[in-house]
Amino acid sequence: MRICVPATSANLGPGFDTLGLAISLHNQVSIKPSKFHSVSLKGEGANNPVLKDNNMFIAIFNDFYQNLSNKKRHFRFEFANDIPLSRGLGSSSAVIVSAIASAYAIEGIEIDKDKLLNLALAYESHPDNITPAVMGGFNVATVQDNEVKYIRKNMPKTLKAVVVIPNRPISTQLARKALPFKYSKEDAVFNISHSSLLTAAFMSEDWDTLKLASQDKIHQKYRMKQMPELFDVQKTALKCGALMSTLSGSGSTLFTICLNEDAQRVEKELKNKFPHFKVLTRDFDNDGVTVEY
Ligand SMILES: Nc1ncnc2c1ncn2[C@@H]1O[C@H](COP(=O)(O)OP(=O)(O)O)[C@@H](O)[C@H]1O
Ligand SMILES: N[C@@H](CCOP(=O)(O)O)C(=O)O
Repeated sequence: MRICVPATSANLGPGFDTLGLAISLHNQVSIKPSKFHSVSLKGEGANNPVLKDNNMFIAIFNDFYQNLSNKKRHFRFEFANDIPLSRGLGSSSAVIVSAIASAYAIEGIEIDKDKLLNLALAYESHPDNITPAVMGGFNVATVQDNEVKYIRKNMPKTLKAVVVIPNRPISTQLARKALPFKYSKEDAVFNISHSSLLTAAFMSEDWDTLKLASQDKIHQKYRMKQMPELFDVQKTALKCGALMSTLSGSGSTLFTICLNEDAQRVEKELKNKFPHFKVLTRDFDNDGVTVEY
């Protein structure tokens, strides 16, 4: 059985804890019954011993498996990870969502995606990564009475994501603590209006509005100050014709949307100017988490 889950970029500028979309960059795990518990890791995190011995995926999987099954079984877990850890591409959401989906799938119990999303919410309280990780596409999400309420839309094939991934990780938990405790009414109104306009632009495919609408006053500048080169990455991407360029989640990745015909040029320019960062161009993912038996 194989589970595949996409990376996600949350906030999209002003939509703090609300907006997010899925990118075709995936973690895969294949799980087989086995005589002993064993783990193999390829790709991102492969050199991190903590991921082998104290793996968040296995802890969540076991929580659910023990509740769902009355058998005691051991498994072999084979992870192939393309989502970098703590870079703002939703690696923790990917782990949470795929671990829950795996526990249900290995027991042959069908789980609908809305239920999966609400179970994932217990592990990550902001819904902007878990929603696109489960559903794929562009998502607007909020939480009410412990349930995620969301509206989604497929991302078109005419757009690409160009991501610039620094080699320095940023923990989401710490990056959240670094934000101001209070905001002015002006900043709050600025973000409400821009986030609303950005949502309308995605829903109506008005790509020319993305650049203006993706401005933010709530989190980006506070976080990007920790790595000031990111301002330069953002400026370069926009100057080369990107439709928008924002801090991905809590960073450190800078996420850019381009028309297909501009993506190669933007990627080349970013690679030339920031050779010490990893630059990738990807399609968007409209499937969310998938299970293959
Ligand atoms: N492939 C993985 N396997 C196990 N745990 C993971 C994996 N990817 C991420 N994690 C866990 O999630 C944490 C990173 O989450 P977070 O700081 O929210 O960053 P991100 O922006 O990537 O979601 C890691 O420190 C690790 O505990
Ligand atoms: N809204 C959250 C999003 C965190 O995304 P991640 O990919 O960095 O985990 C925040 O900005 O804290």
